[in-house]
Amino acid sequence: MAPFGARLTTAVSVRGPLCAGIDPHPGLLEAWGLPVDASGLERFALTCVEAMAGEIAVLKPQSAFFEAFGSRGIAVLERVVAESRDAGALVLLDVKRGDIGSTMAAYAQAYLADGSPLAADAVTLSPYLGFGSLAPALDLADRTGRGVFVLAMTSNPEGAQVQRALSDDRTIAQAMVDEAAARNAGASPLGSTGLVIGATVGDSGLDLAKLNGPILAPGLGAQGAGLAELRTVFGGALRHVLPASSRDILRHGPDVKALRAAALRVRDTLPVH
Ligand SMILES: O=c1ccn([C@@H]2O[C@H](COP(=O)(O)O)[C@@H](O)[C@H]2O)c(=O)[nH]1
Repeated sequence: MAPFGARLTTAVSVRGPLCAGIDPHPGLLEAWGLPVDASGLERFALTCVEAMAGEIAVLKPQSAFFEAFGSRGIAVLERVVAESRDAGALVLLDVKRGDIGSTMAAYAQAYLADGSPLAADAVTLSPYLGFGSLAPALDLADRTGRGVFVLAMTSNPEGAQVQRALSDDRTIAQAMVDEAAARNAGASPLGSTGLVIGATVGDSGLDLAKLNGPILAPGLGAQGAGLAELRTVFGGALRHVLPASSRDILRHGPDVKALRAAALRVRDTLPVH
């Protein structure tokens, strides 16, 4: 498989930069008239796939909402990953994993190894056991043509306590940017080590000039960010940003056409890369 950074670049050039989340909140299942159980989860998630996987560049299932239903939820997640990819979308599985290196190797096998039932195109990772602890996942992603998005400055206000703290005259978040930039150096058209920087963070103080990798920007819609916030946060780096939105799109279901139209409306307001 070609490297994730190259596959993402192509997907965005064809389908636009939107990353649409599949977050089966219990309240959304109810709003769609579905039971809050594994059968409702399955109907919800596969409706999202039917509506969006043929049009949107990146779909981001939020693993927590599937895990909440145990093994049946995980089985639904496996179908979401496989059927989204079959329909041409890239799948970014939002799992935010992070652990000591030896355990990280097992998470890497689960999400980034060829042939694993939950293998996605990319996953989110948490570096707060140290960026270096993620090496087994970053290395396996490189070997299998997959990608990672490492949390740098998250969209929730509590993140600032850790991520804006100073260490050696730079913020912890900037340290994550610099680590990712080192992994991406020399990659063309784009490296496969991405970052998560919320669209809600305001003046981040981050220097993204050398990142050469994709940026997932959650916070569009339900968390209050719009185009103006994307411009403020990312400036010249906007061309590498995947703005992400979940609830603000999903509330337009369960009608497939209405859901698709909502996703396309959001996508078509975003700056073209
Ligand atoms: O910094 C972060 C990292 C991840 N997320 C995830 O994105 C979606 C946001 O959903 P909305 O409904 O659009 O608010 C959700 O899965 C989060 O876990 C984030 O919000 N911020």
